[in-house]
Amino acid sequence: MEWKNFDQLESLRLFAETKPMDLKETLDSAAGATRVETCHVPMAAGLDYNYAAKAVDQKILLALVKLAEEAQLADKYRALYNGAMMNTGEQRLVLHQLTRGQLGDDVVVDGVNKRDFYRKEQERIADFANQVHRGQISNEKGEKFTSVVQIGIGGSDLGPRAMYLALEGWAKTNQSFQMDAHFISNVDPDDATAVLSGIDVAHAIFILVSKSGTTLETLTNQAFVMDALRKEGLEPARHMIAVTSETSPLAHSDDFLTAFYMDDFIGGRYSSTSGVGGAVLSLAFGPEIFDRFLQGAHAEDLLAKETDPMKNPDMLDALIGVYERNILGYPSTAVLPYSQALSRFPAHLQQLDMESNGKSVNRDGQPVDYPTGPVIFGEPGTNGQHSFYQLLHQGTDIIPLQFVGFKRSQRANDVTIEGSSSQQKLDANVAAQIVAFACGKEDENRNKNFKGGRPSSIIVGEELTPEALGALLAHFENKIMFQGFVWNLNSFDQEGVQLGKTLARKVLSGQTQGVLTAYSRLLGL
Ligand SMILES: O=P(O)(O)OC[C@H]1O[C@](O)(CO)[C@@H](O)[C@@H]1O
Repeated sequence: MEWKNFDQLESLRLFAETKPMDLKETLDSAAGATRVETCHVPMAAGLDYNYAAKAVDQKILLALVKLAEEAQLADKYRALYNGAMMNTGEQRLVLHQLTRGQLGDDVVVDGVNKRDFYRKEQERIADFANQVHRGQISNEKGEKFTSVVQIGIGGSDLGPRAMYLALEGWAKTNQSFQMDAHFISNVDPDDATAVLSGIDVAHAIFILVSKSGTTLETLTNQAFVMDALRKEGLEPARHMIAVTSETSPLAHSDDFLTAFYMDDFIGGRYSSTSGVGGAVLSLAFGPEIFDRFLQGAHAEDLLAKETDPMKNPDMLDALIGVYERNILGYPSTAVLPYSQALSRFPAHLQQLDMESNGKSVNRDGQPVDYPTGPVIFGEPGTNGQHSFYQLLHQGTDIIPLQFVGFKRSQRANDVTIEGSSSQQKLDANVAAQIVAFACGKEDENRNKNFKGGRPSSIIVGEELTPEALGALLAHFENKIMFQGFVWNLNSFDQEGVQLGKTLARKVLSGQTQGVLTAYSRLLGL
């Protein structure tokens, strides 16, 4: 396998020979409707990736296929899931796909079959969750736990929180809901206070989630919660479990009722399908629902093995993103789910993408001289339409858009007003926005003129089920991985978060000087 920097790829010259596609002209023509019917690739769990409104024609797609071949994307994915050392910065394997299924060879580390290890932890979590639901594991008074609170930050919060919110409505409608989940992440004392004051602490079970077991915010919030439990006359160890790595300081501690394990081969932002997401989702919805979520993710991972990018939705999405970032020079991407259940999905993708590919050195630590990961932001539609879409439609930057939409709502409750249901109004807005962005509208009044030519793709599904959510999550994880391969990055470390942490520790221990002292004073420290 060859690891070349992006700017060394010979197939890049193909783009110099192609002229950009005129998106507005193409979609406005008779070919527009045909593109919507033909420019799509099936994903897992009934989802479909449609790229009709992307500015890519046959010539550009052909060049992207050549780029994928030269960058050996399929080979690199195969190497990753077969246990190659892909996290070069930290010298670690990258095995999050193994938490949801076997994709290739057995991966054995220090005599441990990793797939067996992840599955065993999932079974332990399932067993624990079932005992909690049956009241066999209870509070000091023998009463059932009625809510679960996850304490964690970054990947130990964003993914699990986004997944919980994504399935809460579905579970309530489908008689799968077991207990409310809440999340404490920020070290701001107002976060923990607000959550604790909104729950019945005596009937709450807390999950402390930290892979490293050293994260300042999480350990502070653990102490905050333990203090609150003691003040209620409750024994913290009867109310708290941990999800951590076996080597962390939290492992094998008496502070917890029990602990579930992951390992260093699961990156925090890739950990939703490990115990990090598994404990809270199994407690909230039951282990069977978590298992269905894993099945959806695994099915998408299998699709990502396809070597032809035109049949591989994750790879194709990645390649079109690279084209927009590096050839067309677009600096950011908006993620726009038309689904209230996906309200925190853009926040999760922000970490997933920006912590993975926000790098300016390659996988060998050498500086790179080309743009890498874009800025990611987003909000659910239609709320975003009444917020930042003005800039998306008429601003000076072109920002590629990633829509997600479903034909059916989750909660089976809707009302028809003026001839259409709310779900129909929601979906009408997605269709309208895609066309408005791509085709625009001419107006003599320049203030009302829409240039169009603003590209988007859409992932469409019937309904946001556990399987569809798993497939959606895995799609983006795989897309980001493929982009990292094209840019020759290590997408699995995050050294960029360390400096701020070190300086904050200095401030707290009074070891500041110069401008750091000045800013500390400014904040009343
Ligand atoms: O699970 P941990 O070890 O507490 O880490 C939490 C988060 O902190 C980070 O390391 C960044 O600060 C993330 O990558 C990670 O998801």
